[in-house]
Amino acid sequence: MAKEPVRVLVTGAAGQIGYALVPMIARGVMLGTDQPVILHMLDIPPAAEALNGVKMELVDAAFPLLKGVVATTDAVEACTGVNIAVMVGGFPRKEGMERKDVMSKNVSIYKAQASALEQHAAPNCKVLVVANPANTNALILKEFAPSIPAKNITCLTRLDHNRALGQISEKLNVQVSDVKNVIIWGNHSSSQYPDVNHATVNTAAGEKPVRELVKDDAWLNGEFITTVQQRGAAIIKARKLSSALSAASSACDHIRDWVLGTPEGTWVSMGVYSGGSYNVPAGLIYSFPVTCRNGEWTIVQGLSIDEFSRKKLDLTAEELSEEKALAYSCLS
Ligand SMILES: NC(=O)c1ccc[n+]([C@@H]2O[C@H](COP(=O)([O-])OP(=O)(O)OC[C@H]3O[C@@H](n4cnc5c(N)ncnc54)[C@H](O)[C@@H]3O)[C@@H](O)[C@H]2O)c1
Ligand SMILES: O=C(O)C[C@H](O)C(=O)O
Repeated sequence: MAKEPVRVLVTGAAGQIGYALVPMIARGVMLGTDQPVILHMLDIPPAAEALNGVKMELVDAAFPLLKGVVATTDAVEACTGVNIAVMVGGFPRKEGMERKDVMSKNVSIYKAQASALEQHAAPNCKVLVVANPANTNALILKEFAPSIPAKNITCLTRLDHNRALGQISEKLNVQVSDVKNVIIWGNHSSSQYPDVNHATVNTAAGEKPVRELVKDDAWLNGEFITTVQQRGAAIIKARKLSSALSAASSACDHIRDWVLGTPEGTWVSMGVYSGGSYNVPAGLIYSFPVTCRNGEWTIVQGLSIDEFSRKKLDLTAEELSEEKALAYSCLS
């Protein structure tokens, strides 16, 4: 029997990530090629005509899985009945700007949209915040939508995770699909800590630790980390626009693994509500290694954290605590 359609909200759908993301969702990249979808697309009135253009293109593409399109500038209409919400709408970082610069513009948007989601989304709606500052926008959304369970509100660090996999695969000249279990800790910002201490590569001789294969701790503890941390800025410098196709693809990876599960023996990075694991302060949205089963994520526990890593986990937590305070000061 054919499955019931799932309603997927994309905010900021007339923007550049939206333009890359909605066809992926309509093709089954996010929820599977047997899962019909109804797309809900929200943008602001100045973008209404462009949003309608995206809707026209979705019709023109004749996606077999796409069972309906709602394109609107009304947050209530957009949020009504949605099962999954991908929050991309907001003001993006421009060349030379730090994420803090975009804070005040975005937290007030997330406060308002929290209420629309809380009141009108389907029960158990899963929320992924992409718009920057992603962790703090997600935290604001959580605080102002108290009836949505905290475990349903996440932010995107899968792009950073995938960037780390990509850097290791290039360094070792191996397929990216053979590299796994890197970790992004903390904030989706240049303070994040890309950690390879538990990462492995599938080789002809079995699974080998990344550190053993790379044999260059100076690179792994230096240039590798800064390259991943600064990749967003490097893309902005090259394209004069922030990353879009990789962000859209990673958003699909995030939701797919959350809903359909992570492969056995593999974890991924997700920004989730901290309950204090790894001595990360509770009450932040912080990126951890997680596995997913039955639509629920669980933080991978018990990984060893050396002194070098500990400092980096703490540094990015401090930045998130500061962002949280700044976000509240912007709202007051
Ligand atoms: N977490 C990540 O890995 C990651 C990666 C790339 C980009 N980003 C962030 O994603 C966001 C979107 O990036 P983009 O390149 O698509 O930007 P964009 O400017 O092309 O698109 C943003 C869209 O949001 C719309 N918008 C603005 N305010 C809105 C509101 N209140 N409600 C609904 N829509 C609204 C705009 O009209 C625009 O169409 C930015 O904040 C960017 O920094 C995050
Ligand atoms: O770095 C940015 O501001 C854009 C985005 O968050 C990215 O990581 O590509």
